[in-house]
Amino acid sequence: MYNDLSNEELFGPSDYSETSDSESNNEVSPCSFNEPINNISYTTFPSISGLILYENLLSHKQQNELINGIVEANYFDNPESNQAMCFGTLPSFLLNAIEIISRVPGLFPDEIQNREPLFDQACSIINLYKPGEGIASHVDLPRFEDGIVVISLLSSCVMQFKPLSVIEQGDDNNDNASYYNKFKDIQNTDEPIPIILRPGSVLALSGSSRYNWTHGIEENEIDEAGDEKIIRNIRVSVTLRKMKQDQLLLNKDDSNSFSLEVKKREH
Ligand SMILES: O=C(O)CCC(=O)C(=O)O
Ligand SMILES: [Fe+2]
Repeated sequence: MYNDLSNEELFGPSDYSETSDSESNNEVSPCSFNEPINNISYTTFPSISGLILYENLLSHKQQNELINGIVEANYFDNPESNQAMCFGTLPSFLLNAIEIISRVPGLFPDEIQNREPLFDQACSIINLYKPGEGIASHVDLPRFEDGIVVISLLSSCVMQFKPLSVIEQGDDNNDNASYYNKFKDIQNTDEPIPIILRPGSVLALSGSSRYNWTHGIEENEIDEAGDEKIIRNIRVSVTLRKMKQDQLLLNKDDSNSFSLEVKKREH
């Protein structure tokens, strides 16, 4: 799937320039599997409260392990499929990723950060994007708790954040299709805020960024953000979340075994 690409193309350069509309600290020190995580570089966005971008969080080795795990699991053997939802006890490459991300300090406010477990095994999603593919603007389903992360792998893209108006907020319709469809017709005159997601980065959403803003990726082969032009290549993302307790009980079957639903993204 990515044999022709160099390490730099696959995992990104080792240092990045800052984006506008953001506040960034300077220290960059990627974590490794067994070491404590120190001096992590992160960017916050003053207008989008609760959004934190950790660039370079995953080392090349960690990105490689995740990608190899995904490739070897053959989730996307069917060329029509681009979304894999994992249920039950997850494969070790995803558990490793959860373990690493869970150790990042300040990812979420304390009440989220200290919950156990931080992410459910039952609601990991792996998305595959071929060049030009995207995901419609949406707010993640209300059945998931606050505190979501998106890990980006292989290629960069721009994710657009758009604020929701008061009227659109607080709709708790839990049905998948109608929930996502309602964001399609929103006429939003506010300029979207573009955020560059590079390989190895982790985007954390909580509070307002999780509930009051939509996020989506446009169907572009080239993204432009500020002075930067990003030519999209194959991109893979891993979304980690926690299911609300009542939903977990509703969806619980009698085993902990791993199961998988692979399909074409509906939105
Ligand atoms: O692929 C991404 O970067 C975003 C995925 C996403 O928003 C989701 O799975 O809800
Ligand atoms: Fe999402």
